[in-house]
Amino acid sequence: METVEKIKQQISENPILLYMKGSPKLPSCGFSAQASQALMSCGEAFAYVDILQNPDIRAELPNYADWPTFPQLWVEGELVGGCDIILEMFQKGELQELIKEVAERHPAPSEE
Ligand SMILES: N[C@@H](CCC(=O)N[C@@H](CS)C(=O)NCC(=O)O)C(=O)O
Ligand code: FES
Repeated sequence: METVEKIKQQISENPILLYMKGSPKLPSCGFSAQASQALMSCGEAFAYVDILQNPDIRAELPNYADWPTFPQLWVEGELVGGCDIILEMFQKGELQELIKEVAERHPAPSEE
């Protein structure tokens, strides 16, 4: 599959998706660590893609997203932003609100 097709599929299939360096449990960069921490604190499941394991996505996503860096948080098919925006929203309580709403709209199969 073309990288851009892979990206589109990931974004459309995962209502809460974090592109990051490393994993939420073992982040490989402070920015990705802070972003995934904030997201985990919202208490809902989310998907992630480790771009260090996917160099094609690392190379292609900044063009597709028109956003140069990682992490990138995508919610319901739209780019929310990177670490700065995620932390700012978290401090205002907006991230928690958004994530809760989205999780309610997309219940996980295992919870049904
Ligand atoms: N201010 C940025 C910080 C993120 C950042 O600067 N990321 C850099 C270093 S980890 C990056 O992704 N560079 C491109 C790359 O490594 O592919 C944010 O809010 O997300
Ligand atoms: S990997 Fe060096 S700042 Fe993110």
